[in-house]
Amino acid sequence: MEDQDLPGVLVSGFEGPSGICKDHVGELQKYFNLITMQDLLENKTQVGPKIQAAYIWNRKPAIDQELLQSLPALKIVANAGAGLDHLDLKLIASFGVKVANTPQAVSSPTADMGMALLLAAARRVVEGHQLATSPDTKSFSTNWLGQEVTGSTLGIIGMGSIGYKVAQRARAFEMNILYHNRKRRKSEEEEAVGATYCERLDDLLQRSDFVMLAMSLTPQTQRLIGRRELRLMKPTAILVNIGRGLLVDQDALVEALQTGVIGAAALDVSYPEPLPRDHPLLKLKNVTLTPHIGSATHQARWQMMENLIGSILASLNGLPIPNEVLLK
Ligand SMILES: O=C(O)[C@H](O)CO
Repeated sequence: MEDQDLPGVLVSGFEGPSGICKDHVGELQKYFNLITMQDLLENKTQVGPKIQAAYIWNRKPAIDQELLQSLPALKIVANAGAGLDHLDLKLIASFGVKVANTPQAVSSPTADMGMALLLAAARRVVEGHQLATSPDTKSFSTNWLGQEVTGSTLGIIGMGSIGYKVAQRARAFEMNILYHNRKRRKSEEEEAVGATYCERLDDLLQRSDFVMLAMSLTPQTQRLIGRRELRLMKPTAILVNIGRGLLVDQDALVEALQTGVIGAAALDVSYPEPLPRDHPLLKLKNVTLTPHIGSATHQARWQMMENLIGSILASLNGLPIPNEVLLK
């Protein structure tokens, strides 16, 4: 088939931070005629009607009313990742367009990242690296201490597939596991990872040595962890966020870290991303920051692409769509 005969799929672009994964372009072009936002902007009337799917990578392109109006043949928005907070699901549905995402591909690598951050913050790995590589060997010391992970208590907020995978990993570290979730898990699932349900978030916060945020961002969870919640945590507690920056009131977090209300934070997410270079979080020794890389493994990213191809092809062929997101 000629490229032009393949279904048109909108992508943000091929280059730069908002482009799709470069290594994936060849594979995607086996199935689709990839049309970039630039192509669309330059030739809306000709190109718009050819686009049958939008391929959302790194939350781009943004799907708004104007874009939806310019894509009369659009059938599906296929989103890489699990989080959907950047998509207006109601608006998209109002155009008769379906949505799919890739939750399975991201849950293990994101849980791995949660444990990596937890361990790094507990054992001060980043500071340790700086000490060990410093030209000044006088500062090389074994005299500074971290927190023991084994036997400590981990409170997981959000026990979806990522939270549950964190619990599976934490069990191998002999941690006591508490969790808080909208819905309690089945007792056999709790038993399999040794997790105890905390109906009250406050209980979990008061009892945990580590608090891991693994829930999605919704109007209900926005700034769930604020000044009050931070004050309930132990002064030695470490907050790990692998969900979304906006789950936490960031100003309150800075204050809590500066004044010893909590011990440390390890964050894969923030708002905005990236943080301005003069942001106070960047200056704190008790903060470990990574640039939203929960799903950034070769394997996960490739699986995300394959899943998206599968969902787009199913939708274009009128078949049940794998990982379709249904409006609640
Ligand atoms: O939503 C997710 O799964 C991640 O943040 C994107 O990789």
